[in-house]
Amino acid sequence: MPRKKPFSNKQKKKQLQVKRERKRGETGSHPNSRNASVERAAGRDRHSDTSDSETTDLRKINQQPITRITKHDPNRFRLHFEKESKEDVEKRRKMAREKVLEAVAEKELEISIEDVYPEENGLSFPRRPPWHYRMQREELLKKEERSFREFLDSLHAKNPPGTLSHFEHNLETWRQLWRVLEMSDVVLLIVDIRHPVLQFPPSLYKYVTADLQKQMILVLNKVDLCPAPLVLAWKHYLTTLYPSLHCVCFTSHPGQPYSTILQKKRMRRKVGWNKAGGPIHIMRACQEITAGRVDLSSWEKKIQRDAIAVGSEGDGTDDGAESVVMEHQSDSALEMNSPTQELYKDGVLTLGCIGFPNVGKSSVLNSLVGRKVVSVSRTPGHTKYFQTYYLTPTVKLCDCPGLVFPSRVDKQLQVLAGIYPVSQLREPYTSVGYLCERTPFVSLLNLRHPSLSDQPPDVHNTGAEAWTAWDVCEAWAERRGYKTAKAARNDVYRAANSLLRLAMDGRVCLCLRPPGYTEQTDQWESHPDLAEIIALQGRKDEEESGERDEEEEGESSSEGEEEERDRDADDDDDDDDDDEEDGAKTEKKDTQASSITVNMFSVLGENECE
Ligand SMILES: Nc1nc2c(ncn2[C@@H]2O[C@H](COP(=O)(O)OP(=O)(O)OP(=O)(O)O)[C@@H](O)[C@H]2O)c(=O)[nH]1
Repeated sequence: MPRKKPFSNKQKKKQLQVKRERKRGETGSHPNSRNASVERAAGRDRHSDTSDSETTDLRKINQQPITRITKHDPNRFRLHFEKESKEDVEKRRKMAREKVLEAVAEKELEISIEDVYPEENGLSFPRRPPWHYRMQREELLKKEERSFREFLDSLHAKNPPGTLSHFEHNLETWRQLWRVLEMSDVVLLIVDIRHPVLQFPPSLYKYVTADLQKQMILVLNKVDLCPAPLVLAWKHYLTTLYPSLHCVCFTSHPGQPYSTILQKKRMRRKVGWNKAGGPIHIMRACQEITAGRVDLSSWEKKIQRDAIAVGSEGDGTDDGAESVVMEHQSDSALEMNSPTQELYKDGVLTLGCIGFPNVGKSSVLNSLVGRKVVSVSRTPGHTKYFQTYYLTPTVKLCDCPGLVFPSRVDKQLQVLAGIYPVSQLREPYTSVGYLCERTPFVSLLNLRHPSLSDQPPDVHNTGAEAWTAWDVCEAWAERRGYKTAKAARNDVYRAANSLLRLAMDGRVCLCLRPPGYTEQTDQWESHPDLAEIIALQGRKDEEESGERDEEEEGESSSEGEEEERDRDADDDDDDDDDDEEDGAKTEKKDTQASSITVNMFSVLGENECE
């Protein structure tokens, strides 16, 4: 077997530089552009982390733009998280090397909303302070900044250092939320079904439904990544706790099987945005909410047209696509427009898509439209400013940047949930450990313990090996041939990043459960609504999956492998994965949908290293 050629840091650096320059539309080199690892090291001395690598113009955390507001301010719309102390990072690194991983009990996968957002901790979010038209713009900005600082002070007063998870410190992004909430008639809160309570801040629900007196539709997204009984259980849990919610299930990528094997090479194929499961349910929820006050018949017809197009062509395009007009692509969160007090102004229903980074807001929007109108990326924080689109003449959609609300969830889980940009992590190993303690990782990843590295290849794990998170990364680096460029040692950092991205993409699937699920599994497995969820997930039967495998195998190219390596090397650029998917091969052995252990993806094929 030929040894994989390491992808050198120099190559990586060059590639990154080109990408960034292209993104900025600038020419000429930037003396301060550095590769990710150098950036990380330098970043230790800074006061805040940021989602992007070029940080030469980094504003300090909480230091919001005041006077120099320009469209080209590179930090204006970025995710800003509070930097962790060097000691904390070092402590975790040490733990990853030393702590032997122990499988956690199934019961520990249960998580309640109170665990994440305990009421007594005042985990709210920044609100726009009262304002009126006579105020000067500068005056308003100052007031907002003061209010934001007060919000942070009060939050920190109730939550000792180290107890809060990462949350958004960029006031600009909160301003985008305020604008979207002001202009929306109905709020679509989008969450990832694998861990919906992480992304459901009760304070937001209360604000929208009680203070703003608006309706909220909770979109349980990515249901293709979760066993159907668990989808039902989460839906039941959330609607019981929050009765005013309209709850719908959704997937932009139906037909993905639970059990897959990681494709040998990354494939490119067009995502059929008009194949999503769930637009009709969102439309019905809107019909119920508007109760005839908005004419939604054009939306209904559009959905019917899409269904016919998909049915007849398999990859149909929407005849009415040209009717979708981009109305406004704006960075004008600071506009002093009136909060839309009047619902359904001019007979138009405005739907605001909000949610945490990476939950699939842009994908939901594209799926509703039936084609790509906004770009999609697996890098959290991709959407930087809100954008509005007419779905039909009477339905307007508004896509908001992802927002991380303050919570008390484990930071490791935040990383796995895609909330923190993996490429910016200074310590990815404990997140790998968190994942491994909750998944049968050795069999799943087909790992060989590093202590066997000097043994002949036919010597296998005995099952008694003690694994640390570091060992897992080491073994994965070995398995994938990730080597450092200079010494050709196993590139453990890259392996850790690769594992975390597998988790985020749902290829190693960790689904949390609502309280009581373990005892009630039987009830959910035989629930009468199960068939509806399975239909929405669009699961293919074995025969169909097999056919698709062959097609995709045939499409593989050496470019794909290179691409996979590039993405492993760095995902901090705003890559658009709209037209890119892993051509996942279906494992023939179907699994029992409800068991957590069988929802794990077997990510390596037997022949992968051939
Ligand atoms: N399996 C699966 N993946 C999805 C689905 N929807 C979105 N994704 C993936 O999730 C990632 C994030 O999707 P986006 O639509 O960019 O998410 P977003 O919430 O707009 O992200 P931000 O721009 O960070 O706020 C992408 O890699 C998508 O391909 C889905 O229904 N199923």
